[in-house]
Amino acid sequence: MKTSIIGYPRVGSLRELKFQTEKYFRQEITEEALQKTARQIRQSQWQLQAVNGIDFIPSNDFSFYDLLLDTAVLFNIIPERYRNLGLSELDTYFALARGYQGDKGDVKALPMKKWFNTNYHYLVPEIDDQTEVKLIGKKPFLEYEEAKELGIETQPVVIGPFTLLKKLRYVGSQKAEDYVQAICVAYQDFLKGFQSLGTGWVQFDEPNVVYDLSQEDIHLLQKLYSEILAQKGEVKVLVQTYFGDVKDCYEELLALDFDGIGLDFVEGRQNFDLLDKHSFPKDKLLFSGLINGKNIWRNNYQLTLEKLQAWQDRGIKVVLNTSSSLLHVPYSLKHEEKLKTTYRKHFAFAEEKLEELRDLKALIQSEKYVKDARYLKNQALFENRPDSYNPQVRQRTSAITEDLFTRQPAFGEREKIQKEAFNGPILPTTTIGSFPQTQEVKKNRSDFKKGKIDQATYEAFNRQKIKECIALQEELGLDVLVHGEFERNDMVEYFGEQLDGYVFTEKAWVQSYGTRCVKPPIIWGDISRSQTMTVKWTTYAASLTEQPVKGMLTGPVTILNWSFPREDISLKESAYQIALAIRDEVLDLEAHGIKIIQVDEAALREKLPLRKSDWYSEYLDWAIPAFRMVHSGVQASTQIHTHMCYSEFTDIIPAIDAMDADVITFEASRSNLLILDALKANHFQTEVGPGVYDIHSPRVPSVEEIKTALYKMLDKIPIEKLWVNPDCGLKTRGEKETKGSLSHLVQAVKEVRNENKGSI
Ligand SMILES: CN1c2c(nc(N)[nH]c2=O)NC[C@@H]1CNc1ccc(C(=O)N[C@@H](CCC(=O)N[C@@H](CCC(=O)N[C@@H](CCC(=O)O)C(=O)O)C(=O)O)C(=O)O)cc1
Ligand SMILES: N[C@@H](CCS)C(=O)O
Ligand SMILES: [Zn+2]
Repeated sequence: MKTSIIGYPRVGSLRELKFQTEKYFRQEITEEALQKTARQIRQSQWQLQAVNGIDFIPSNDFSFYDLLLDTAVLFNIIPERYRNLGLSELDTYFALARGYQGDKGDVKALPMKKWFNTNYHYLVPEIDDQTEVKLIGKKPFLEYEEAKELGIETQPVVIGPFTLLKKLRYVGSQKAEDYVQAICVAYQDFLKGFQSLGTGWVQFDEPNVVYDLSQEDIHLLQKLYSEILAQKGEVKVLVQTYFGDVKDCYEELLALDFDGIGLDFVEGRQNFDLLDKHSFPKDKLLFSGLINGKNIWRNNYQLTLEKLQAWQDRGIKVVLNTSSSLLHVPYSLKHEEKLKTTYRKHFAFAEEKLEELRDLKALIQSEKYVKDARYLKNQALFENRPDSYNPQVRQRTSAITEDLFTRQPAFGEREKIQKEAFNGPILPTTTIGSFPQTQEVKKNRSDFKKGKIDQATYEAFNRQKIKECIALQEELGLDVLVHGEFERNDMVEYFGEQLDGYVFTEKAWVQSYGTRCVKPPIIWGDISRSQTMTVKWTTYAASLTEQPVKGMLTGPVTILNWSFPREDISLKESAYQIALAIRDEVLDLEAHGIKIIQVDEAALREKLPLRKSDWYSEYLDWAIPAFRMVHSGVQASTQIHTHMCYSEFTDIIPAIDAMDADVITFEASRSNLLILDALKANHFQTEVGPGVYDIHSPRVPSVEEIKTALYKMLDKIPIEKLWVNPDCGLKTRGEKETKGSLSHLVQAVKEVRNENKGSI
């Protein structure tokens, strides 16, 4: 039996690529130096995979920003406005990803969206009538040859034509079907390029086939691949699916001339049934995704070996694979010096997953594997999980009753009470919570964690930052202020570190987008709160000003979705445990005089099942109640805000309204405010603050741009329901651009207020 992985992380095991790329952005290093780091990362990873005996090692899974963007650039899908900047190839690429503002012009970044049900974000390539789709790039070929020079045969990976066509944004008059012919030729040329290099296998990633597919979708899939595969020559082609099952197109995939079919058996449980009910062709390889690519628990060897054995007994040629790219897990446990052995032995990050693949490959070849030490050690893990059960927490969740999900009085009545209590201006301005996490803010935290400074020094620094932040917001003229979140490393990790039941790591970074990474904490056991988590900082900020200060919490669904969840209890049970802990914090903030509390649910949409039929039964039916439970205990006059970013929630608007928050702020600027129509159509009752500018780009928006956005909003949203704010928190921004952008925001609002005096 052979082994394979779909893709490997690429930021570097200690985020070397992140640091070098950010230096390159700041013009501190040359492109050559950046390329050198990239090469070192790729090469050491190929070698690591080779040492672990991986038979199908991917190449072209490396990216400076995002694989979908890479694929678009490979096929010449680059809008004119970026080409016209006249930048180098790499800088044009970064302009697409981050926007560009400088001597050569001023362009916004492409929109960024969540990649399926993960916390990874992709860039949405834009195609117009002028785009001539054709193979122009060399990256996949160069990286293949780079590995070959090390003596390693790799399997080049590219996003497949179906997923590419589905993910593009069509801004001209032409639609997906108009590009099919050109796309087929471009992918044929891609395969021909590898034919001439003598490549064995090429991998086409087609995660879009795990969605509900229409007949037209299936025809498109068939049309694309019957044409492309007709030209594959000697190259073998694997179609790799992930994040779900392929029940809508299983037979069609088998009927196409693929040499390998990659299925996810972790999130696509129905793939087991498909395989049981249908025969699998003897001339194809089944790339069986049994090793979880998205969670960090050790694989259960017994279950995996049983499956593999059963398929092999049926004569299926099986390759053991990961369920998705390993992009979604951290690099290696070897950097975790503080993690206790009791816990650590239960985890497998990317490197340890390579070792699992190696073990399983050896075990399946041995008739007596049940006596093998590797097998026995693995089985022992599933017999005992210490410190994971807390009877008080279980007792509290089992006592949850319906009334805990309902806030009184109803929204309309609360809205009146709150408007009176707040007595603020129309179009109130606010921010999403975090202010720039400058080097000094991070250094303060890092010095404290390393024991270089004591708690008093650490806290004094944060108090000083809060003071400056409040003064800045007052000077700018914002209406609802925040404390700035200087004490937080991350909006989820921070709470994970304070809640009992969590285990956290030191270097277990996972890429979220571009150079930005997160360190998801691990839900090891039952979750509870033993002390207040935010009251000290929020009340300090409130003591410095007469203006309202918004308390800032992360909601239970987001805490769950941005952690590595446990797998021995349901997600619902974990969400309810976290919800009760956050509920206590909300009530404590209220008891300390905080009248506006924001409970961020940035990741609400993340674990929404990819198939619509499962949306409510498997997810929303507990995710929305979990949020409602957090705020149902507050008084009518306490205003509950929530915030969501990068969520395409046009299709779940009724569920968002059912969260029963008083105000929701959300990302909107990169997606052209498309969501406004949906809010109007659904008679959205919650007050809204669609972001008026993109905070993920260093660009400073002009007053005019913000006014244009505001007027677009006022077309669709009653003025008394509209809040004004950036898209998301400002933690990734510099201080100068933050000040510039917010002062333009306030200026724009002043002008719009003046221009609308009559209508208020
Ligand atoms: C809002 N988003 C978030 C998502 N997911 C989260 N879990 N959190 C989010 O906020 N998903 C969607 C969006 C967009 N995604 C992101 C993801 C990541 C960032 C971001 O800014 N990440 C930072 C790292 C943040 C952090 O945890 N910092 C720590 C550690 C800082 C550090 O690197 N320290 C150095 C030493 C520094 C020194 O001594 O000077 C070290 O450890 O080596 C902290 O601040 O303590 C990033 O840089 O990638 C934004 C949006
Ligand atoms: N309050 C958080 C939300 C980010 S989604 C912040 O401002 O960073
Ligand atoms: Zn956000």
